[in-house]
Amino acid sequence: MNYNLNKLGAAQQKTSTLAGVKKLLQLIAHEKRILFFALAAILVNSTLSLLIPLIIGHTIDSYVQQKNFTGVLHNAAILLCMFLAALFTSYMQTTLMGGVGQRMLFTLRNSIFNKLQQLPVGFFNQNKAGDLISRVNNDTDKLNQFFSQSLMQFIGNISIMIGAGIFLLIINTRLGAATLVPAVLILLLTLALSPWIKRKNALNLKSTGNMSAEIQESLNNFKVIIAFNRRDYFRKRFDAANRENYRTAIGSGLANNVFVPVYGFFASVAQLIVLAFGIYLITIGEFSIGLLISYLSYANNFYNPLRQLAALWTNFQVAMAGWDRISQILSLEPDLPQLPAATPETGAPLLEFRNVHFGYDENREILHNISFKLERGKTYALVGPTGGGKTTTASLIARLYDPSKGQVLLNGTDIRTYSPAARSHEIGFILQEPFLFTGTVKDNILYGNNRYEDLSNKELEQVILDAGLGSLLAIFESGLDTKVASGGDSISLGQKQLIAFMRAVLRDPSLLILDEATANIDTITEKLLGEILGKLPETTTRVIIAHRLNTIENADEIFFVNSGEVIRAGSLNDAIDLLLKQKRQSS
Ligand SMILES: Nc1ncnc2c1ncn2[C@@H]1O[C@H](COP(=O)(O)OP(=O)(O)OP(=O)(O)O)[C@@H](O)[C@H]1O
Repeated sequence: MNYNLNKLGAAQQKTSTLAGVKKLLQLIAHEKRILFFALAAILVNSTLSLLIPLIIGHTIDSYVQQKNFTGVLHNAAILLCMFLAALFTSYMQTTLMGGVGQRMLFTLRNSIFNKLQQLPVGFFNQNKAGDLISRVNNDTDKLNQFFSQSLMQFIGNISIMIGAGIFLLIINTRLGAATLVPAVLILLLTLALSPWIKRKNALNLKSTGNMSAEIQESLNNFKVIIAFNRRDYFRKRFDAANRENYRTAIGSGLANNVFVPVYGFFASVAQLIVLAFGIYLITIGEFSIGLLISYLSYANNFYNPLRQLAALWTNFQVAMAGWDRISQILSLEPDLPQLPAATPETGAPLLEFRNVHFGYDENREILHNISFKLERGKTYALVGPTGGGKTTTASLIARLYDPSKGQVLLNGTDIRTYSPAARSHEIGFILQEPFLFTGTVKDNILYGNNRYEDLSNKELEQVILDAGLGSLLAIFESGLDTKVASGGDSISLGQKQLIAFMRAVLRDPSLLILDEATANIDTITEKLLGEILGKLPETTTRVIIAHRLNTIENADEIFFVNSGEVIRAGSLNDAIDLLLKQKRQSS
């Protein structure tokens, strides 16, 4: 399945946006009450802004021209109260919507992170972590900015505009119609340019994601970069990504600001129309000075929000470009579905591959029509040349991927009928490169293991001793409290493998897979691990992938994995013959 977010098909992107918008609305659906109050505050604010010019016009025509200063003071007091009320409603609306934006940001980040947790390994193979981080951090923030700052201003400005437009038409229809002509031109221009603005912003967000991916890759691999003196190479790559980001930022900045001067120009044209046409109407006795002053205020009330709408509209386009990228993740359906639970078959082998085919992408099949059975309590070894398909076979056993054709059965039933929790309880997988979390050895040993999580250090040490793992724990200076920093980088690779080994064994799985799990461990400790493996419960099945053939001496059965085929190799000597034959053929 294609999980590459940057290469999703157009149709998929379209449906994901639609589905995403619905989900976006769901995210703030429970805020109805607050949205209602914020909306009420903005509408009161807009109404006040609309009434103020009317009162000023009335003051000029009724009191100023008659030199009635008591009336002027009276209206000034009313205006002051209205200004205060406008201040209060504006404050209310900002505070309420700020909260809505932050809560939405919180929920959205959680939703994306939860979705990322559900996605299969294939997704992470196809997308760069840096780009995903940028989606979770940067793109969600664009939406937050829109919700907390722009949405209510958007609604407020539109309501002021509509009100001002109505006043303009009511006060004088001909003058009103003439004043509104530039607005129609602006509307048409906005509609024409919006897709271009959104596209420019999408390109900029994408290049920000790429830049973040570049930073993540070089930070993750800094040791290799320093060892191979490749700093210049990564500097150049970052420079290229940064340059692309700069280029797209200029493009989006230009697109985002294109409306501001254009709107300003049309607003000035509207003022000119009001002045020229209004003065003409005064000269023929159809208009008063007070009305013209009110009218100019209404024209301002109409065009000022329109000017602000230019900026808000681009905020909306930026937010929607970000939302497209977020909803691409939210709408992804993991391709590892769980089938309805089935009853395990008694007497069935622990695990079976039935005519399994698999490829990481559709164009290249890695495993071809593989069938084998793993019986309870036996030890199996997978040997074969580098890149032959051993890790891939083990990954399918642990259901990190599903076959493209065929079936994997656990206890006689399709492995897809097991919940992730039940499956990981049955199958323990020690990966080639174990990953540890920042914390202590204890945190890492108990990772994903609820059984012992409430035990004190002493009790856990006893459990470890009982499981025969005491000599492994003794290798760590401060025992369970040994610190693991920087995602495991503070300890050696061999020590990481030992922690991963203890972690897997303490989970007491029915099937334990060790993928090159002892490759970085000294021979004496490796022997110790062999003994521990030998003392596992009789029913535990072990699958060992190893290049060092001495580690698989005691295997009950050896499979030779090469060029997408898994064949029974017979004895260790037969496996060595097969390996030598394969080496001769490939050289
Ligand atoms: N994530 C992946 N995406 C695409 N192709 C992959 C991926 N992982 C492995 N492959 C390809 O699948 C093939 C089998 O790889 P696999 O890791 O299973 O081999 P292996 O026998 O375990 O090798 P090794 O002994 O080096 O660990 C290789 O050709 C490899 O290039």
